[in-house]
Amino acid sequence: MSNDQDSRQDTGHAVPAPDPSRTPEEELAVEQAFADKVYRRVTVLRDEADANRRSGYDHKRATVPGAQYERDVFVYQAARRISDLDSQHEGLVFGRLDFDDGGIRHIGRLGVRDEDYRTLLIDWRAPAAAPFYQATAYDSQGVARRRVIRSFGQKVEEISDDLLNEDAADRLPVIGDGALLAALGRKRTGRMRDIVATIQAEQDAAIRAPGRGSTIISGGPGTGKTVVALHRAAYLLYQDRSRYEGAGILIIGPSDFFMRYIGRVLPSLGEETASLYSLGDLYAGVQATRQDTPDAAAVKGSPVMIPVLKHLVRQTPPDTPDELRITVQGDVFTLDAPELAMVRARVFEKEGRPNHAKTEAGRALLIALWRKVKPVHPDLEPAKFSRDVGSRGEFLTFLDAWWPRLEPENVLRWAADPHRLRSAGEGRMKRHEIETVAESLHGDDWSVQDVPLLDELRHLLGFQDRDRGRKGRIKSWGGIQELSTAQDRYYDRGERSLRDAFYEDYAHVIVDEAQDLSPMQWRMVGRRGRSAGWTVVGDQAQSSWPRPRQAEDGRGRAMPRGKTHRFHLSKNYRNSKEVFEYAAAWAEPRLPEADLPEAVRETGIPVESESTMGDELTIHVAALAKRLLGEVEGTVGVVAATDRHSGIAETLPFDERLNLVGPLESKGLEWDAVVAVDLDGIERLHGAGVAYVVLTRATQRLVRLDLD
Ligand SMILES: Nc1ncnc2c1ncn2[C@@H]1O[C@H](COP(=O)(O)OP(=O)(O)OP(=O)(O)O)[C@@H](O)[C@H]1O
Repeated sequence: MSNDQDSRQDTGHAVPAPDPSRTPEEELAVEQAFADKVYRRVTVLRDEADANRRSGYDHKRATVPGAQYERDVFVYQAARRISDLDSQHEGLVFGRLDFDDGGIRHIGRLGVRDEDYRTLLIDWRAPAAAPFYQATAYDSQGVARRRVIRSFGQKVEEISDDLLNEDAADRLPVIGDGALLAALGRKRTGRMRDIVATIQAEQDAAIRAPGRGSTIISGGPGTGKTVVALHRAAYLLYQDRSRYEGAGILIIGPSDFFMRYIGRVLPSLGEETASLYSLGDLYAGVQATRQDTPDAAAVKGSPVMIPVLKHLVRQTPPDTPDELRITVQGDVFTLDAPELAMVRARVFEKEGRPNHAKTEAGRALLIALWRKVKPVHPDLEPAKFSRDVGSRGEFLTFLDAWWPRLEPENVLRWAADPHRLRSAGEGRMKRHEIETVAESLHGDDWSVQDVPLLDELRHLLGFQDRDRGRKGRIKSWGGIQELSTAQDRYYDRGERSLRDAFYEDYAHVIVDEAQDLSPMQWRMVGRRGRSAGWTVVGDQAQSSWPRPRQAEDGRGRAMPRGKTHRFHLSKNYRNSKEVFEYAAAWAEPRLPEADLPEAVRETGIPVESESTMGDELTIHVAALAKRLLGEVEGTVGVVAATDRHSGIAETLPFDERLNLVGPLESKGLEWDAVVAVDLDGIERLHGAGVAYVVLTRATQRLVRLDLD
């Protein structure tokens, strides 16, 4: 038996022995017959799971103690099975390994056994499937031939073989060519696809890294960092389901647009339970998509905001009463504004979080009053005074108004007032920074950069445990934290994320486009994974954050200490060689430390460069977009600074394949053809890193449109 080959994993019993005299059509028929067998078996399993689920529901009516728990476990297992089988229907069987010793393994999107409990299909994440991704001609791991099987629905359409042991050539026919290049050349649809059938060895190593500790995956544009991170989530869920499904996996990406783009990958791998959030969504109740100006973003993301916010929460809330008047035995006693300010400061010496300090505030007011009352009424008992005054309606009404419950949203809006912000930022922020930040907080929506500030304020203000994002929805049973019941989870999939944005006990946190997180964003993300394992993927050269060292420090503080595993991806699978060589030549003088991968695919189509007068820009963009829609089968992206969008949008043709996006929004995305509008302007506004992102989004055609 070759290396870890294990007869229980062999699928040779379900296919005829290899025969070198078979034609390619006959080979296709062999794989089709095998796939049909797997689908038939899946149908039987599905019916069984369905019957189990129904009997599980009947069980619900039982009133025996413990029946509810049993029912849930039962329904949960049956529902999971159905869910897996439904989602895996497309191209269920995608790989086959023929070993030197004659063993055969079929690899698929999930594991399936036949009625005699013999293996029919091995889950791609199982150790037995690893050689499918890791074996090479130099280190064949006992594999003689690797076969990638491409299907459309249940129909096997194409086979692509790779002979790893030349000596097996007379035994094993080799047909088709390059599954990887075929996959890369396919049109883009606006939704990222999974790559289970063509994961490359260096990617596979990162996917299968241990879940605990930190995994850092670096690599230049298009090297598969995002897609690898998503497959890693699926791998972790498979490998330790109770841990990762129980406490959850959080996946963070830069924008809502991006989250929608990657949103189908995990479901297509049969995994629905990871929580996907964009950076603008991590504060429950706010869905920010607007980006601040680079100047405002740089201040709001910097750690200087921590002391500023701490100061802000201690300020006197606006519209609070500035005098307390109380009558005691016919005499009127008052606390005026400066005295009230002193009382407020004293309260904060005892309890820093205002929303936890109301009782303390009441006590401090009574003490301050008592100091005035005592000399006038020396016979009055302090306890009687406190009881009497402290229970009066007028006192309690004052306390409610003077020490209101504060919401992060209200406190952050205070900072729109430059006087308040100046007092909080004194000695920490420069004058122009105060003005820029105050100005950015006018308006009635929130920016992506406001979200970590709201999250920080939530912690500084203090919140009740019941607000901690659980809302009583997640409870624990059988060592697994679950949504209220299994069927809620599998049959009511209306929710986009399974866990509330405030949930903080994730077992694993995956951060994509990590080079862009500001220190304040790292704090927000860090709170959600204090004892989690982490996977961080990014490319420093593509960063839009101006102070990389500060961000690195923020990242170091966010992630718990522990073992770090590092992986580097070296091949660009997105851009054609022509597009990437152009982008790399542009980047080299501007971003000398850029990590430049090797693009694996040539198209023969050079990058085009055109120029236009300012007043003809929109017409020119529209004409280019129209032309490119005719030239590529898939998607076209127009990337332009957002202040040009309204003009451009008016003249662009309407087509579902066409997107108009800002440079920051384009992060992580790709189109078959891209028009980069006024690249120099993008570089001036956002920096070279973002302009480099724009140049590396096209899979086939890139047109630069500059201003004369
Ligand atoms: N092994 C593979 N097989 C097929 N396609 C792949 C493979 N690896 C990557 N790709 C494809 O290459 C493209 C780029 O991948 P991805 O977006 O994950 O790269 P990235 O490193 O995150 O890029 P960037 O940093 O530029 O945003 C995607 O279309 C992805 O599906």
